[in-house]
Amino acid sequence: MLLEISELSVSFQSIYGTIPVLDRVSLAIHPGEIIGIVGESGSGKSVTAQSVLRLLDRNANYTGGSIRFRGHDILSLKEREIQALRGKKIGMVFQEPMTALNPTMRIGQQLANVIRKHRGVSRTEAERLAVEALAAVQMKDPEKTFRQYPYELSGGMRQRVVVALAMSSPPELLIADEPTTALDVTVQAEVLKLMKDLSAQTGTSVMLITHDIGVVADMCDRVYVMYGGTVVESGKTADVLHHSNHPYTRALIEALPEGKDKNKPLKIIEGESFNARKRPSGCAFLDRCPLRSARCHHKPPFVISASGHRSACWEVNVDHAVNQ
Ligand SMILES: Nc1ncnc2c1ncn2[C@@H]1O[C@H](COP(=O)(O)OP(=O)(O)OP(=O)(O)O)[C@@H](O)[C@H]1O
Repeated sequence: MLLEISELSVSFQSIYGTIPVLDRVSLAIHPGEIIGIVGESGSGKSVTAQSVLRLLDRNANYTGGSIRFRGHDILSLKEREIQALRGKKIGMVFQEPMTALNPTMRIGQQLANVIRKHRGVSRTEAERLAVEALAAVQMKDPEKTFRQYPYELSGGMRQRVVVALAMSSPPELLIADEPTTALDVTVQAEVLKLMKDLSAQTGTSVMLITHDIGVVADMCDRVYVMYGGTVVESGKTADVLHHSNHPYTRALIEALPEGKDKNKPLKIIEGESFNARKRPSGCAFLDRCPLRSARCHHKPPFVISASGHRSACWEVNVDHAVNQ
């Protein structure tokens, strides 16, 4: 196992007191695998990803559970040790490419600096590898891009440069948090395909965070559906998308414009979006769920099928139940 998050709980200290935002999140990534984390805004996707690199704000507390990367207990590593993982073993791509780029430095120089740091090669060799990395992310004229500044590139091109930076060691795990949300649709598809191809070539695993279940269908081997700081359903992408159990997963799929049944009208998920300050004691989706019943006031256990398809809903009907 490359990454194993087990029963992770996180809360934030705020003016309203302590707000629990992750409630016993478990998730695993095997080497070479692409997993998706999908859910609407505020469901805890970014907090989960940032926890892996201990990048959460100072007002965050890890209140339970563990994160193991290649067997290392991330939550008890020293700052120096976690810094050694960041970038080199675990790369990151965020929604806004400019957060990762220095606006005043030429692209090639930024890339060469990172390559030197991670691979310990000479400056000339790093520069050669930087041009190679730009070619690998399909820059039409890698030598020209090498000499350009970030402002001279389009959003899609900048995000390709960030992918090149993140993949330069290459890392064992790439965390991509809404990497294409800021890009237009055709460019989105190109950047996602690029990440998928690079993952296949290098064996880098990918944790892809998205609110778009359509992206998951195209990209991911397995998927975790999050709602209200909990994982409500997970499994192989085909199982979760074609045989979804949890009413929230079903609602996400029905809200897709290219949903299975084109004759059905698009649905919106009714009710107010989740508010971490008013977390129900039972199922997080309780207030919005069309299937809710009295027992949903108690936290539903995970039910797990033979293929590893897990769902936390009292209403689902699979092989057997295990306690969460
Ligand atoms: N620094 C912080 N202080 C207090 N609360 C926070 C902080 N960071 C995140 N949260 C809260 O944690 C919850 C989960 O946020 P998170 O960013 O993980 O959601 P998300 O699923 O990634 O959504 P989005 O797509 O909007 O980023 C939200 O309720 C958010 O308000």
